[in-house]
Amino acid sequence: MRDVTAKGTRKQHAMAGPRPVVFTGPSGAGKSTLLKKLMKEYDSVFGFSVSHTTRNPRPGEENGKDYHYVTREAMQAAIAGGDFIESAEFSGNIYGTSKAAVQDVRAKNLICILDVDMQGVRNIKRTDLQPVYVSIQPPSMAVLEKRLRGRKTESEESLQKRLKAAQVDMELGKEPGIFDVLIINDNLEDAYEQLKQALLEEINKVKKVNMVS
Ligand SMILES: Nc1ncnc2c1ncn2[C@@H]1O[C@H](COP(=O)(O)OP(=O)(O)OP(=O)(O)O)[C@@H](O)[C@H]1O
Ligand SMILES: Nc1nc2c(ncn2[C@@H]2O[C@H](COP(=O)(O)O)[C@@H](O)[C@H]2O)c(=O)[nH]1
Repeated sequence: MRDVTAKGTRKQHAMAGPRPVVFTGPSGAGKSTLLKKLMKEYDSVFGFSVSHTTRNPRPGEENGKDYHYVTREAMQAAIAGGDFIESAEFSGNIYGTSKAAVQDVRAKNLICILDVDMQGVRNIKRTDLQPVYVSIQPPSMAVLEKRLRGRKTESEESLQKRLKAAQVDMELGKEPGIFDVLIINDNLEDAYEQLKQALLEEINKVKKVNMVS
């Protein structure tokens, strides 16, 4: 992972500690699958920024681990109160990254992983977080639809909204200079290897620092 901006100049990080990593990509592209693998293999290196959402938990999801599940009213009040770095309406629900979620991970000197949609990326680019931006893309829309249907988590209405958002995001994501790393998640193991390679330098740095401290 190179610490170089699009213009090739070195940037001073706004906060001490390792650079966060922002994962984005269409719903169903495989972001959670890949980042869960990464956090399992490197549990002492990465920490997940637990977002807030107004959507209902899926079977197997845990409050405080996968998301903080809140009402729309509570979320809107917290956003208005300035508790969030970014927030967005996606597929009929609000999602957002609280300042506390990122701070909790950074306080442990871990690489903070964020999983956000494209609106989140645009909003984070206006902050001083200065993360590495990783785009996870499916090999095609047809594969994306198959994966989303196969996951069996969405109603037909939610699925159609997600596919529509995916089309828009895939177009926006083609703009040069938005992402530091672009991975096409076709074969899972190949995609995971590419992800590890892209982050290896930073992983080793954190391992070294956390071993001696
Ligand atoms: N390379 C792959 N090959 C086949 N299936 C995959 C692959 N990667 C992920 N999947 C499957 O595709 C589905 C969607 O993956 P996942 O939930 O990780 O996507 P996501 O990008 O996190 O979606 P969302 O943004 O909605 O949370 C899951 O059922 C997952 O098991
Ligand atoms: N802008 C933000 N987007 C987020 C956040 N947390 C998750 N997400 C994105 O929402 C969609 C749908 O997620 P799902 O869990 O309902 O499938 C996906 O693209 C996530 O990346 C957030 O805090 N901010």
